[in-house]
Amino acid sequence: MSTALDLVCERTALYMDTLDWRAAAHFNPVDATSNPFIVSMNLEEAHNMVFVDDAAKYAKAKGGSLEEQVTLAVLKTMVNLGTAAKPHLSGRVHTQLDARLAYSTDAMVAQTLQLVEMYKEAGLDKSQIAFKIPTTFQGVQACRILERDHGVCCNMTVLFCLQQAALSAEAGASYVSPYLNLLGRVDGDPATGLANAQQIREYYDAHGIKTIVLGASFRTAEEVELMSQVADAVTVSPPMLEELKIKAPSKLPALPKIQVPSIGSFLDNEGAYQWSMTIDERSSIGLLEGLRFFAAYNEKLDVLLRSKLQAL
Ligand SMILES: O=C(CO)[C@@H](O)[C@H](O)[C@H](O)[C@H](O)COP(=O)(O)O
Repeated sequence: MSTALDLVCERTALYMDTLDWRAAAHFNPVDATSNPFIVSMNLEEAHNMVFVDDAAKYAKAKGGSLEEQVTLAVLKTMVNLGTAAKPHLSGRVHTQLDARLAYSTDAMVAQTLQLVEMYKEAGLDKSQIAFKIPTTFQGVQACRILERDHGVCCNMTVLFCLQQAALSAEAGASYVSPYLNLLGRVDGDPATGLANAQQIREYYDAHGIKTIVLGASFRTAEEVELMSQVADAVTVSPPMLEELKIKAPSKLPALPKIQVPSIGSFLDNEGAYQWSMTIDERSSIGLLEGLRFFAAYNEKLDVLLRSKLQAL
C-alpha cells in the first residue's frame, strides 16, 4: 500500500530541509535547503563538528581582523556542510545569505559571489548550488543581478504572498519558496499559506512563468501533503519525512476555486511594491519576523565560530 510519502513524491519533487549529509544519504532527495536555524541544528550533531573546526582553521589562515575571520568561518561552515551533502543529492545545495544583509543589494550580491567562489574551491560548480535570498525589494534586485549577470540560481525565501512571487519571477528567480506558516510561531495560519501558494501556482501557470514553486515551512505531515498539490517541489525536515514514510495518505479536500489578481510590474517601482506589502498584514509581519528569526541564528553562528577562532 502506498504511504503518504509515496503520493507526495508522485505529485511533486522532494527536497530536504537540512544540510546534514547523513540525512541526505538516507533519503537521497533532489535538493537540500538550509537556513541559519537549520545550520545551527545540524551543528548540534557531533559528526558535523569537523566542518566547524575546518572552517575556523580556514578563516584563521586567511588572516584579517577577528570579525572578518568570524564572517568567513561562518560562510565556510555552510560551504563545508553543503559540499558534504551534495554527493547524496541529484540536484542542488541551497545556502541562505546572512539575514542581516536583507536591505543591501550590493552586500547580498557580494556575499553570494564569495560563496560561489568558496564552493568552486571545494569542487562544486554553479549548476550544483543555489542561494536563498530574502524577498525584500533589495533582495529581489540582488537576484536580478545574480541571475542575469552571473548565471547564479536564486531561491527567493521568507516569501508569503503573490506580490513577492510575481516580483521574484520578474527578476528571473529560479525558485520561490512560499511559506505555509509564519516562522517561529505555533499559531500559524496554514489555510492562508496554502491559498497564497495556490495563487502563485495559478498566476505562474497563467503567465507561462517557469520559476520553481518550492513549498516550505510545515508544522505537520498533512501540510506537506496539501502543499504537494500546488508546488513543483516541497522541502521537508528529516523527522517529518520519517513521519510521512509510515503515514497513510490523507484524503485531501479538493482545492477551492480562487481569484488570481492581476499584478503590475514592480521591478523598477519600489514604492508600489513596498506599499503592496504594507497593506498585506500577514506578509509584512511574516517578512519582518522571519528576518529577525534568521538573524538571531546568524548571530548564534557568529558566537560559535568566534569562540572556535579564539581557541586556535
Ligand atoms: O525556504 C526554504 C527553502 O527554500 C526553507 O529552508 C525554509 O527556510 C524553511 O522551511 C523554514 O524556514 C522552516 O520554517 P519553520 O518550519 O521552522 O517555520
